Amino acid sequence: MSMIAAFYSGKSILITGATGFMGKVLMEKLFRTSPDLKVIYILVRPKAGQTTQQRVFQILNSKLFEKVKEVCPNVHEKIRAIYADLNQNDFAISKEDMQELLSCTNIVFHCAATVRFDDHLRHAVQLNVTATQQLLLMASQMPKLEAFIHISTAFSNCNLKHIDEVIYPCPVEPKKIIDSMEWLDDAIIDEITPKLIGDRPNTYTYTKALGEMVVQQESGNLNIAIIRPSIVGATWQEPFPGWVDNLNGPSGLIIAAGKGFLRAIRATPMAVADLIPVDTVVNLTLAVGWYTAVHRPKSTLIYHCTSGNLNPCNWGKMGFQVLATFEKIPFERAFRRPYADFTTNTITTQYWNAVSHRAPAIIYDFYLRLTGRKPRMTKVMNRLLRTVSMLEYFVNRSWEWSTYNTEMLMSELSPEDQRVFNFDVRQLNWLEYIENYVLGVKKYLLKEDMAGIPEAKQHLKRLRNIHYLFNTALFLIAWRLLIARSQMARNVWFFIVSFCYKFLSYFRASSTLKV
Ligand SMILES: CCCCCCCCCCCCCCCCCCCCCCCC(=O)SCCNC(=O)CCNC(=O)[C@H](O)C(C)(C)COP(=O)(O)OP(=O)(O)OC[C@H]1O[C@@H](n2cnc3c(N)ncnc32)[C@H](O)[C@@H]1OP(=O)(O)O
Ligand SMILES: NC(=O)C1=CN([C@@H]2O[C@H](COP(=O)(O)OP(=O)(O)OC[C@H]3O[C@@H](n4cnc5c(N)ncnc54)[C@H](OP(=O)(O)O)[C@@H]3O)[C@@H](O)[C@H]2O)C=CC1
Repeated sequence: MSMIAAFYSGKSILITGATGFMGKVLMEKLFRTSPDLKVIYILVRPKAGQTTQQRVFQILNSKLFEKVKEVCPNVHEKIRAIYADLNQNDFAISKEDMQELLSCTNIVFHCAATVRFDDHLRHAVQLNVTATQQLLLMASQMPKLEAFIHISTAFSNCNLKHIDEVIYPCPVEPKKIIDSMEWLDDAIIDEITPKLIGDRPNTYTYTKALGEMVVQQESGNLNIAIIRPSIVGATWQEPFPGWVDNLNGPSGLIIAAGKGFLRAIRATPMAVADLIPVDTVVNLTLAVGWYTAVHRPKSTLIYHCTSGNLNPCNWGKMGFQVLATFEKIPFERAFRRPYADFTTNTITTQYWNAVSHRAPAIIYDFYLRLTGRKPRMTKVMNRLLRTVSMLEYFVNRSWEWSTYNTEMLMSELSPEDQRVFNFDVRQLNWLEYIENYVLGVKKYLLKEDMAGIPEAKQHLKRLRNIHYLFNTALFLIAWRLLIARSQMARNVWFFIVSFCYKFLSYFRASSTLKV
């Protein structure tokens, strides 16, 4: 019997960010392994024209939850969606709901965050710092609370090269930042943002670091742990391989490369690609919840959920395997044939961006105009290149994260728990994982059917022929122009033609003699 699964039975669990990528997988695993849990409270806001109830209904009826329904048929009754907006005071939770949350919650998993790199500092602070502070305040009023698990990121200290499982202070106190966001106007915040984030690349990593400081400062008597995952990718094993539902991390780039939009990137092939499957993060999170509640460590423990030091893979190998998978399982209606060039040189990057990205987009838009349609490819390409430029920071550096606490926890688990809540990334076979990841992107993000693979392959063949034709035509035009303008080019041309003519005459003469 799994001790961790048994621990969650009968418990009331509060999850923030349950509608997000990680939150959904966390809920799924909890219901599947501990169907006897009492209730999962989730803080949800209405979004994209859907009410909170409609959003929950959609999640529970998705492919991800198919197995859950078999083991926990009354899952609908065990999930309690509470209307909440983490940007509002008291999260805009009603008095009755707040009362219930405060009096019943046993465990809190705080996953909600803004993960956008370009978010305005005010918004990023509100969600990643102030909301964390408010949630801790709520937690301190929960008499039955056994553990509070905060999800941070391994990149909260990406300004350092070696990162230990400790909280590193930021120069300006989070409380001062929170206060200043209340009275500073947007223009001044824009001006001071670069100074505040310092050598971090964006507001996301900075505010996640501030969030950790808040957790440390406001922990009081709470039993708290912090988990720092690196780049979270598709599921490795559970509930099935390759599940993914958003474009964050490499997923968007896999689509862009598979559809032939992105053919070169400024990336260091030997840099460590510190990806971690989302189910591995969730298994560690649940194990940490159990350990924190049962063993009550004296201080706040931080757990790195990373792959680089235990089972490293680099971006070169990852890109190669992604491309190899496109050969077997191509995406439908590609713009160009998938191809990947990794370059570390800024000038080469600009060359590739002009020749391989912008020029084909302009040509395609010209074709759309000619055929009476609205041009759109240049706009798409510009947005993609902007996205890629924001991710470049992470694919041109390597970090070392120590994993003592994570390894300690692994050794504390029973063999059964090590199996059911496996977070031993040493067992991950990267080639298999990446292949399933690409397949998952095709199935769950692009919603493409496997039956379309032969047609997709045919389409790629047509693109290859168009590519050869286009290059030959381009070469002939260039050569014709050169001949028209340069005497030397003409001489070279006549030399080649007369050489070929002589060679053919000699060949014909010698074969006639033999007869
Ligand atoms: C030759 C090249 C490739 C060859 C091989 C194949 C690739 C395989 C692997 C090798 C390549 C390298 C992969 C690099 C991945 C590195 C990621 C590192 C991130 C680590 C950070 C830390 C981890 C965390 O803690 S947090 C989680 C990570 N957070 C994110 O990833 C958020 C990033 N996204 C954003 O911040 C925004 O979306 C932003 C700023 C990038 C764009 O914002 P914008 O306002 O322009 O609009 P959006 O509506 O958000 O999107 C616009 C447009 O872009 C598409 N898109 C969004 N995200 C991505 C993405 N990650 N990749 C690609 N495309 C993306 C989105 O769909 C929109 O498309 P439209 O068509 O315009 O609708
Ligand atoms: N994905 C990754 O690569 C990594 C993620 N992390 C961390 O993991 C955690 C989960 O990330 P992930 O699941 O990928 O992120 P998602 O963007 O998929 O999910 C974010 C969640 O936060 C919720 N949320 C955002 N704003 C509000 C708000 N104002 N009120 C209520 N809920 C809100 C979202 O709700 P809604 O659906 O309504 O928008 C969503 O449920 C985050 O803390 C992130 O920092 C750490 C390392 C890597």
